[in-house]
Amino acid sequence: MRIALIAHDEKKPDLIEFAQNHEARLKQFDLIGTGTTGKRIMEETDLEVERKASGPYGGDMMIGAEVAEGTCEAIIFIRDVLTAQPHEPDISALLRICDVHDVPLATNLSSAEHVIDGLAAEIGADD
Ligand SMILES: O=C(CO)COP(=O)(O)O
Repeated sequence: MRIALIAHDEKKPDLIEFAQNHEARLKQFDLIGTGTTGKRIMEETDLEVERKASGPYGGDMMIGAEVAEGTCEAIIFIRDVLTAQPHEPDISALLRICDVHDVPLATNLSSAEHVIDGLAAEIGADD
């Protein structure tokens, strides 16, 4: 199963901590991510992440394209909703395409915990 990890700059430490806490389980998924998020996760964990472009340069849209094609089956996207993002239309498009295709999408850490629990149970991945 292929899942995407994305975080805005202010939230990257939270997503990295999440990835460290769930490293054993996340290893059992095919991981993709936006450019800087993917780079940081690979630097700070033993996880491999297929990096798309950075968010402001189209990374959200590249992941959205995978959702539309059916190759990305869940997204954990820890958003910073207190900071204006130059690529807000791309972010909205990504959230929308997840709803169009009924793809699980966690946009905060509490829901990310539930999504990873559900996905891990689905594929029988242990912590
Ligand atoms: O901006 C982002 C998502 O909208 C994240 O992009 P980066 O991971 O490249 O910082």
